Order: sequence, then structure tokens, then C-alpha cells
Amino acid sequence: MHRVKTGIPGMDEILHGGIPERNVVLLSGGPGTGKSIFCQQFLFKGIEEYDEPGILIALEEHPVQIRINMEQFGWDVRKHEKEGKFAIVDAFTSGIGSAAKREKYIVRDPNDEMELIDVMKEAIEEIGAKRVGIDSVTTLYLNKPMMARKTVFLLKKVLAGLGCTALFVSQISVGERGFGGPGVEHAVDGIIKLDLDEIDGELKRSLIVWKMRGTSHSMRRHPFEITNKGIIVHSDKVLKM
Ligand SMILES: Nc1ncnc2c1ncn2[C@@H]1O[C@H](COP(=O)(O)OP(=O)(O)OP(=O)(O)O)[C@@H](O)[C@H]1O
Repeated sequence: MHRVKTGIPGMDEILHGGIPERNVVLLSGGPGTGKSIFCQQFLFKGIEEYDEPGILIALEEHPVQIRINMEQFGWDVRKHEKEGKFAIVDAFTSGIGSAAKREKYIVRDPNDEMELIDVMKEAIEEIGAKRVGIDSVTTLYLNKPMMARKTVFLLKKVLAGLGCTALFVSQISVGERGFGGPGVEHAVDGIIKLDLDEIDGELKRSLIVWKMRGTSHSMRRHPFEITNKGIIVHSDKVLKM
């Protein structure tokens, strides 16, 4: 079985080699836990280290801001956009504003699932994307929780058909148990939970792989750091809560 390397130091060790190809993985966590950075690093390292093109579906942040954020970690995505190895699908601006007019892939109504899928497919096919990040999938069903399972299954079907491996960012509240609702949790192939906990007056970051179809994986909670080069996971360390 082919595995997709995350390219995030320490993470592939925890996943016993990487994410099984075509898995859809829920990247779940509270505010500020590092979900967006994890997702961006997965896509960027995919291009730089494994020559696997990727696309990011932006639902929560302006594409211009995403490029700025990524550049802060030294990830020059504009270069890869020009080379046709990376694309941002703008499902944030609805095409409003002068900056949005310069975006190539625009979803005017993110509530329209078919429009989102059409634009996503177009971008994947043009770029030859092997990796997809959706940030966040929660945005798609925030106002219609009954639709969460259906939406996730639909996306999963499309992405698997195109041979992509995907990270779906799932936003949960501080202290919430669970990863984004039962419909979603059972539908996805994997769940990686990112946490931020106050211990002795200090916020500590950690992550745990809750499930990953098609592979064994570490069952431990590992501390990680966000540095100016991105996320580093300490696969040799365990955080006891
Ligand atoms: N250069 C950096 N060095 C260290 N830590 C950083 C750096 N840039 C951002 N961070 C940390 O990353 C956090 C933001 O991470 P990220 O945007 O990935 O969170 P998120 O889980 O997507 O949050 P939300 O759901 O609120 O959008 C910041 O709150 C900050 O603690």
C-alpha cells in the first residue's frame, strides 16, 4: 500500500510511515491548535519534498492572507502557483473585492455543494493534485448540521475517485469531546486531534492519532511545537495529561 508522507517532522513516524493513499483524514481541534498550519505544511511539503501537487480549499480565510501566513514559515506558495503545482480554491470571498478578482478558482456560493465540487474538480485536474486540504469542512455545514455526513461522504467519494489524499479541518470548541460530530467522525478514514492545554500555567501543544484506516499508528499523545519553520512533532516523547 502506498503511503502519503506528511512531510511534517515526527508525524510520519507516528503514522508508521504516512497516511494511506486516498484516505480522508479529519484534522480536528479547538481554536489556535495549529490545524491550518498543519494542513498548509502537508500541502507545501508534498510539493517540495515529494513532487506531489496540491490544492487548498479556503473557506475561512482570504487567499491573500493564506499566502502571507504561509510565507511566514518560508513556504513560497506563489512560486508553486505559477508553476501550476499548487492552487488555492477561493470559497471565502465569493469573488467580492479587487484582490478576489485575481483568483483563478472561485466558488461564488460555498453553500452550493455542486458548485464547490465542480470548481474543486477543475482545480485538481488542472494541477494534477494528489493532496487536498479543506479549511474548514465545518464551514460547509455549520448552519445545517444534519447535512454534515452527506457532505463529507460526497466530498470523500469525489476525492477518492480522483486519487487524492485529503485533510479536512474540523473546528471544535475548547474542551469539547469528540472531533466534529458522529456523522463526520465515522465517515472519515482517519482522525488526528490537535490539542492546546493549560498545564502549570503554560499552554502545551499535543496531538493524538485517534483512528487511521489501513495502518497501525502510535496510540500515544505526542507533544508538538510550532516554530518559524512550521510544525515539529516529538514522536519520541509522550504528553501525560
Ligand atoms: N511563526 C509562528 N511561530 C510559532 N507559533 C506560531 C507562529 N505563527 C502562528 N503560531 C501559532 O499558531 C496559532 C495559529 O495556528 P492555526 O492558524 O493553524 O490555528 P487553527 O487551529 O487553524 O485555529 P482556528 O481554528 O482558530 O483558525 C497561533 O495562535 C500561534 O499560537
